[in-house]
Amino acid sequence: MTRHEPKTHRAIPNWMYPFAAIAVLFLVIPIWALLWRLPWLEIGELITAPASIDALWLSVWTCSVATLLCVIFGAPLSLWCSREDQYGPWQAKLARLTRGVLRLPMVLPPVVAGLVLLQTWGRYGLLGQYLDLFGWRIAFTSVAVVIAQTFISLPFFFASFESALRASGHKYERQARILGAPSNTIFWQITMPLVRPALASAAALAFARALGEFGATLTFAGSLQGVTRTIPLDIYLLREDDTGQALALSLVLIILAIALAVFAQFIGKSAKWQTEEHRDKRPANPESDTVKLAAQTEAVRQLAEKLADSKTGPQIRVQAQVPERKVTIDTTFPAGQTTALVGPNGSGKSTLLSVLSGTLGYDGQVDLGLKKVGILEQKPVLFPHFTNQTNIEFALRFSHPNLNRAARAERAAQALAAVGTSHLAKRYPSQLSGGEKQRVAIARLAAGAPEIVLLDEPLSALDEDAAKQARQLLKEVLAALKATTVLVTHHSQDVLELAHWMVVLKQGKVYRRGEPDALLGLLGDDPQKAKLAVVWS
Ligand SMILES: Nc1ncnc2c1ncn2[C@@H]1O[C@H](COP(=O)(O)OP(=O)(O)OP(=O)(O)O)[C@@H](O)[C@H]1O
Repeated sequence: MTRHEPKTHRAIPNWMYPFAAIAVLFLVIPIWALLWRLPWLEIGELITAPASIDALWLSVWTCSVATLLCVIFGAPLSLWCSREDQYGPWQAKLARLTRGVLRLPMVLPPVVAGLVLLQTWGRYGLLGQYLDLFGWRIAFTSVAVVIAQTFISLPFFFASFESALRASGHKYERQARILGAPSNTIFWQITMPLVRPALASAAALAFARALGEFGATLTFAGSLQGVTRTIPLDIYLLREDDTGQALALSLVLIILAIALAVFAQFIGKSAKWQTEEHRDKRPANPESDTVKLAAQTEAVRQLAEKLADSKTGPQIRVQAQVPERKVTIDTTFPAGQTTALVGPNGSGKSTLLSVLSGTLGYDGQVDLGLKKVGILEQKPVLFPHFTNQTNIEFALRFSHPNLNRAARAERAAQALAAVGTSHLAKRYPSQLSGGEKQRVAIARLAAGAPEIVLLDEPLSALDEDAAKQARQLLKEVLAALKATTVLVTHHSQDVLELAHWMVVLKQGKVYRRGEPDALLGLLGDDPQKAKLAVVWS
């Protein structure tokens, strides 16, 4: 049988292959040359020579300390800079400036870096002169080696970790904040597990850079065996007198670099929730798509009984302005009812929802009291490193702090059962279909029994059948919760089935408000099929 490769394999023009091959040879041939010239028979003896052992040990411990310092100081700084879009204009500018300045040492020649450090920490340096008063001398000691390595590798750590953090965004942290998690919990249980692979590869990069550090170390710390002579300095000194030993130490450096690369790869892939293999093992799941609506409705009713603590939501009064988005809203959302918030693209619906969820700054007044808020978005934000059951238990820790671990587990299981997803409890979100994810998110919303619910086009990403089922589920859950709900939607079907009240936005202002029946009457005889746009045109 003839095999046909996917088209992407031919996406690169043929003339590019020789260039790519030259790049590979250019990098690989020198390593081959080193291996070829190595005195393999004496290698053990050369590596275990006292001077080599001293240099090796010094490099390993100084680089480890330098990497640790990069992580301890560089990680908080990277996190702070990467969240620039959450700050006000001044703090955002400062974060951008810091990012620019911190990258400078990357282009500073290492010898210049050594001189700069000498001017700072040397006996007569800016800071060194004061340390000298206490008899502390840093230059030309092992501490100087660590400082030089940290100075050189910190910008590399920062550049790698900060850009990974910016690329990954902060939607999970935002979701955790909406669920009521305190910042320490968010940091340790959401941010850290999610950024662990990026942190490991940034740390590996910092270690590798520190390991190869030469110019700054020689200028600032000198080259004293066992004190400041690291492997690169030793190789440099040996290169003419004892080429064999220099080559043997170079091999050690190469092996260490390869070990670091493998370690970073391993850490990056070791998270169970991330592995492709884990994803592929997902068994077929016909059950979830055929949940009987009647049984589901009954289950949601039973859950509603459990949610006896859910009080009727409050009336929400909004008088808010977001001048930078030209949005000025003055309206009321009736207590315990669902209000459909509709309007053309860019009319301010998401902006208003962000104001209500407390994730966007505004001028004016929005009175939510200290009510519990639940949110459901078009693409449900489930924490990828928690199983579906744990996702719900995590939310319950903050919505119901009085429940113990066992009670949380029981309630989470009930919520999953109510939406027909008990069989998905132990899976990770990455193993679910879009409709299943939305069900689990609805279960989390229901379990938290919020008094205010914000729904941002929750059914738009689902196909017709899944949307129909999820709509029915939402209807039951909202009725059980008695929450004050704001539903952003573009579909008349959602308004017809879920809403008691309707607010129409246009160009950042309230254009119309009223009973859905009255406003949807504008859509003609068959409002289900008509486009909502008629309401604001
Ligand atoms: N991150 C942002 N920064 C600056 N302006 C924004 C941002 N997001 C939206 N805007 C602007 O704010 C106004 C309201 O946008 P918003 O996203 O609230 O509208 P929307 O009604 O939710 O639109 P859609 O139906 O397309 O989601 C628009 O003029 C938009 O260009």
